[in-house]
Amino acid sequence: MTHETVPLYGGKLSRRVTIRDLRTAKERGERWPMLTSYDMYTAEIFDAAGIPVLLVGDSAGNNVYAHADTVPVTVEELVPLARAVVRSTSRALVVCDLPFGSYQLGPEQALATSIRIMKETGAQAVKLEGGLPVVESVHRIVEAGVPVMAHIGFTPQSVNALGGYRVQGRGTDGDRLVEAALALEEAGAFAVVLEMVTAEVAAEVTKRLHIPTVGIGAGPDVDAQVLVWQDMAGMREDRMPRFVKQYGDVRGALLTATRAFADDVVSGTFPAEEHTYH
Ligand SMILES: Nc1nc(=O)c2c([nH]1)NC[C@@H]1CN(c3ccc(C(=O)N[C@@H](CCC(=O)O)C(=O)O)cc3)CN21
Ligand SMILES: CC(C)C(=O)C(=O)O
Repeated sequence: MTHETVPLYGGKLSRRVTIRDLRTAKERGERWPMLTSYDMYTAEIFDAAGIPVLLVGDSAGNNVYAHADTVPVTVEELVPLARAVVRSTSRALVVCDLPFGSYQLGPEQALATSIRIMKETGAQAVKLEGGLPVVESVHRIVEAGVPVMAHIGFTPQSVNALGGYRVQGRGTDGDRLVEAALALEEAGAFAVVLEMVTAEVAAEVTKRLHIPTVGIGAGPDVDAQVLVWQDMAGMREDRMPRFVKQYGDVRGALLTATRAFADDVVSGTFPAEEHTYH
């Protein structure tokens, strides 16, 4: 397969994005967008818009399954969502999260879960959270032929240990993050998510790594930016984290359509003649 030198975003790439394309993009100094997706229509839309990487995140916990956080999410819950996203895309590289409890037992479990997710979903990569404690697992998974996206900084699966939704990397914690990022790259990760870390630490990590950094609340000096789609598009209405920018009012649009439909039913305006069989 040829690897044309077209930009990752806005280019004419007509095949699925590969981890090699992401490495090349970093070499060319190209920034790229990433979004979560959990279903067919958002996947189709984001793929058509040219988003090069889609994440079937365990953020499905609080954005699909109505849990408070990502802790209760299972492999069984994530697999069908990832399968739908893969089936609905032809261009995006699809990454599927390893849920809490599906890899923390060690490299054997991490590899077994990764293989299961690759076989059952058709995703092109997996993502897992953590620094030095998961380095050996990342190495094992990558060795088996499964691309791994790492995720450090604020790691939501550890929210109970971290004491809430808190910015990471302040003070000496910054050195720990740089050390973890270097070790994850060395272990073979193809990219690393930096969540809620200071812009200064994120810039330092981005400069030191050869693999792309994907920021979420990590400031501007990273290689890519990811947001949960319901945050990006204005689908939800609770208080947003500081790092979110809403680019739409999908919730408002849906509310308006829903009320118009309901009003028409109540008034007898819908269905009209053109919606009726005789
Ligand atoms: N919809 C959604 N967006 C996300 O970004 C997201 C999820 N869900 N679920 C999984 C994790 C959890 N994340 C979160 C959740 C909450 C805050 C938050 O409340 N942040 C506040 C408070 C920070 C503080 O107390 O210092 C903020 O203003 O940033 C941040 C990240 C990021 N991820
Ligand atoms: C917020 C992103 C990075 C994530 O991990 C998720 O969606 O689960």
